[in-house]
Order: sequence, then C-alpha cells, then structure tokens
Amino acid sequence: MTETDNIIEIRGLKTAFGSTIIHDNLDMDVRRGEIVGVVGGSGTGKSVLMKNIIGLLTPQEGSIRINGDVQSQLTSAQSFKSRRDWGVLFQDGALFSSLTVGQNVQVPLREHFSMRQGLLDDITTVKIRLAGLPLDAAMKLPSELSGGMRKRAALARALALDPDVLFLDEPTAGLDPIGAAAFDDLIRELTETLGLTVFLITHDLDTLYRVCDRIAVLGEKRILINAPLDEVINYDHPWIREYFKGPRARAAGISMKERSQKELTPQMTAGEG
Ligand SMILES: Nc1ncnc2c1ncn2[C@@H]1O[C@H](COP(=O)(O)OP(=O)(O)OP(=O)(O)O)[C@@H](O)[C@H]1O
Repeated sequence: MTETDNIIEIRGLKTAFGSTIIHDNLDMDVRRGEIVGVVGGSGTGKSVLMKNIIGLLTPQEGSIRINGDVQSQLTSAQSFKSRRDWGVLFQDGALFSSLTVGQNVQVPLREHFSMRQGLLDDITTVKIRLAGLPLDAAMKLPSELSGGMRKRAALARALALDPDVLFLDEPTAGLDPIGAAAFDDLIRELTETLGLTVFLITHDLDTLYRVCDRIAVLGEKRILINAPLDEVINYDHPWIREYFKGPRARAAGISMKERSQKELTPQMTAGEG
C-alpha cells in the first residue's frame, strides 16, 4: 500500500469543545475506492469527525490530508476548489425547503461554475436519475417527497459536482427496511460505477454487512480499529463485542448469510422451493 492509495489521511487529530475532548490523537486512513463504515456509540464524535474532514469544524491539533492536500495549509481559494472533491449527505438531508429538488441540485453547480441554464438542467437530470428518482421529482419541493425520496434528492445534490468522496451521515436512518436496503444497494452500485470513495456514518448493522469494505470503530476518543468486517467482529473490545455479537447483530449477520447463499445458488434455491 502506497501513500497515494489513501484518499483521506488523518493524523494526531484533537477536537475539543471547551474542556470536553471529543477526539484525542486520532489517526485514520480512508483508501481510494472503498466504502468505509464509521460506527461508534452515540456521542463518540462520528459526525464531528466528518465535519472536521469537510472543514465545517477546525480541530485543535493534527492534520487532515485529502487527495494529498493538508487542508489547514490551503489558501481560501484552494480550499473552495477542493470542496468540489466531495459531496455530503447530512443526517437530515439538509435540503433547502423553499427550493425544488432540481434547484437544490443546482446550488453547488451555481456556486462552483458559471454555466447556461440548459446545461444546468441537463446535469440536474442526470444526477436525479443517478439517485434513482423519477424525473418529475425535479419540480417538487422537498416537503412533497417521502423520506426515502428526500434522501435520494439529497444524494443527487451530493453527486452534483462529480465528487471523488461521498460523505453520508446516517443515510438509512428513518427509512423502512426495504427502503433502507434499496438505498444501500444504490450506494454500492454508485460506488462501483462512478469509482467513488464513501465515508459512511451509520448505526445500521444491515448497511455494514451489505455495503462496507471496511469498518472504522470510534471509541475512547480515537479509532479503535479500521478493518474488514470479519476482523472487526473478532476484535476484543467490550463495545465492539456488544455491538457485533448482540442479538440485532446476529440477525443482520444471519440475513446477510442467507442472502449471499441465495445469490450464489439461485437455481438450486428456486428448485428447492
Ligand atoms: N458545535 C458543537 N459544540 C459543542 N459540542 C458539540 C458540537 N457538536 C458536537 N458536539 C458534541 O460532541 C459530541 C460528539 O457529537 P457527534 O454529533 O459527533 O456524535 P455522534 O457520534 O455522531 O453521535 P450520534 O451517533 O448520536 O449521532 C457530543 O457530545 C456533542 O454534544
């Protein structure tokens, strides 16, 4: 593994709010092209970590390198340009409620480029379709969409600038299991098709089993382990044991096993039925 295989490198990160330390000497690598699932107990600082990476918060210490650039060393013009490298889907979608879905998708495009309306509309159409929405969704306000469709609209906006990295904060929270599974599959498909890297904060065990290449566990103010699922499951730490070996985890693991067996032997399964 060479340095350039890491699209994100975090070293010695310290984040504090007043006297409350959230991260202390935290290191983390995200490899190019992978989906890394970020898990950890509530309040361990997953969203704060994401906000540090995308520059919404400034850490007290440490460095964050994206695509080789140390973020704190960029000029404001370089920093503005580097924001094209990533797209973000916030926990609540964070769509502008008074703008249509199409106009929401166009916000980052207008911010970064000057282009004629026809081209803006064409790009918007592509992004909306990529996110799995019907075209007429472009004309609707976020309040006219279901929760699942709003997530997809936020995803379309996150994809607007053809990012290298997609940050997803709890993308399946609030979706029913079928909607969540469909969203998981969309993330996996987009990652493979567009060559994206995904930083995915989740509590959803099904998502971890279905889509993540590696899992980073946040605890004790640092990354406890950042490894493939099999390795993480067997890591000896009380929170990790509880999380990955509790009853909900077993259910998610079993359903994934059944699913992959069906995918491997479709004829046999059909014949048996
Ligand atoms: N702007 C802020 N000012 C002060 N404290 C903050 C701020 N943002 C976050 N915090 C605190 O930092 C801690 C970590 O918050 P964060 O939202 O990152 O947790 P999380 O791991 O994402 O939690 P959850 O899984 O519940 O969403 C929490 O105690 C939170 O209250």
